[in-house]
Amino acid sequence: MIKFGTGGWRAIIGDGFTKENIQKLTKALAMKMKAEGVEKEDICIGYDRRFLAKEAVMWSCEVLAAEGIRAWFINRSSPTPLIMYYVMAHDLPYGMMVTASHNPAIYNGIKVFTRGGRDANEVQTEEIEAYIAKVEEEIAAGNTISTIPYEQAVAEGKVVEFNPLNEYLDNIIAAVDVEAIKNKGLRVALDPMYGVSQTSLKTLLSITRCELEIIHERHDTLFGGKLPAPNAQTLRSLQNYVLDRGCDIGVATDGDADRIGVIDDTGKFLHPNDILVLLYYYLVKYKGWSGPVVRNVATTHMLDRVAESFGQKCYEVPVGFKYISSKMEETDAIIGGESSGGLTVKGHINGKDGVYAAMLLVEMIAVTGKKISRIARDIEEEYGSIYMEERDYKFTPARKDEIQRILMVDKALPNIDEPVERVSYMDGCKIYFKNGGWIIARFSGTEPLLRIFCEMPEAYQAVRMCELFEEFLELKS
Ligand SMILES: O=P(O)(O)OC[C@H]1O[C@H](O)[C@H](O)[C@@H](O)[C@@H]1O
Repeated sequence: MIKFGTGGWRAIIGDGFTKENIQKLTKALAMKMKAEGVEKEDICIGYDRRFLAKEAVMWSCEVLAAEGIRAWFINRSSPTPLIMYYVMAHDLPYGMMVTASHNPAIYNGIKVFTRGGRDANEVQTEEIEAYIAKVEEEIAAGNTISTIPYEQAVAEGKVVEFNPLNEYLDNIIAAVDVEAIKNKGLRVALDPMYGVSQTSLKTLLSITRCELEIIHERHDTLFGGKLPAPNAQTLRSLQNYVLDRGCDIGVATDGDADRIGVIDDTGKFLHPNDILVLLYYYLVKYKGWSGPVVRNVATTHMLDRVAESFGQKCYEVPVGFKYISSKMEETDAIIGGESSGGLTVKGHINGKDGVYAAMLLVEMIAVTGKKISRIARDIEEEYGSIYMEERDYKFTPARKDEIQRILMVDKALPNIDEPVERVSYMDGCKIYFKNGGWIIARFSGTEPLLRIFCEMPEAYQAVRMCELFEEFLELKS
């Protein structure tokens, strides 16, 4: 069964991610485009460096060609934000990206983008799922999905191979203060995690005259045996590199380059929460921007504190960048992001972009003339600190139902000695404490995991609160 989650459809290669399912999903999208009368407006498709990603795009193109929908096929492995940018800039009704983002190497998947280069929202993905059900009925009735062989489709102009990378890069160059960066001779270490950011970031960092050191650059569909998700564990080599070479910053991007991970000048891993706080602070305090900020339910409330000090609001949305970008639009927010490592800034694309975020951080170092660790200390001195504990748990299907019932149906809570302000069920179960802390338990929409995140004034309080939930839900990490 093809089911869309927080960030598109993802499945294990050879299990759910098969030629048949890719064709079904494409046919369903083609039916949706026809029903909406946008089939003559074309579609843009890209892929990342995962196993079978390019082939998957070609299989999609064969279906689209047979449906009479022209596909603009970015025929080089590319960052997801490039496809989002192209869909937005050329006002296309849809875009598709073959990627499983930060998932393990055995996964692949498809993200669908709608007009404006936005992640397809739930209404859209439910519609695609409904069309998939229709396609399956037709197949069950003995019909097959029509295709035109790839080479023929290209020869007939039904598929156009192209590479709009320069256009995307020029857009970023126009948005960042290139001159300020050029004069600083910054030293940057880059870890694309075997994924797709190396060409874009290498170009941007060279144009801005940064000294560049790159690791994990080659194409490895197994991602060096690691998860292509930038976190404290996966960025150990980058950390050593930054320290050894005395870099100003170490930047890592996930498999499809929409998420960012950062190592500061002291070799410290910066949590995506810290990156968001730093950039919001920078945009307002140093660039003179003004406006609210948007975060998801599992992202630091330090943003609320900083926003309040600027006389602004911080808006909360469920997990999923589609919610972030639509709230940003609604509230005219200047930055929005998630603790999972995705962010975007007003005026850029309507989705997260690790490449752009990296350049903005490099700009921040150049414009402020301060090291990242120094700016982080300034923020801590002004706003204090809070601690976030994050835990993930595997579960059996039966346990999932049980946990879902306890939290979301019975709405039971453990015995908590911390005074509670309110409980929200916007996405999973989130308890807000009177001391400003909070805890959330929610099922991931991208991996078979239950996530528990807790933020408290002190680390021991967050750890204790997570343990309380573990006992209550009988979880084993
Ligand atoms: O916690 P999850 O549901 O797995 O989501 C974690 C992240 O996954 C993907 O990257 C989505 O694009 C993000 O919007 C989301 O924050």
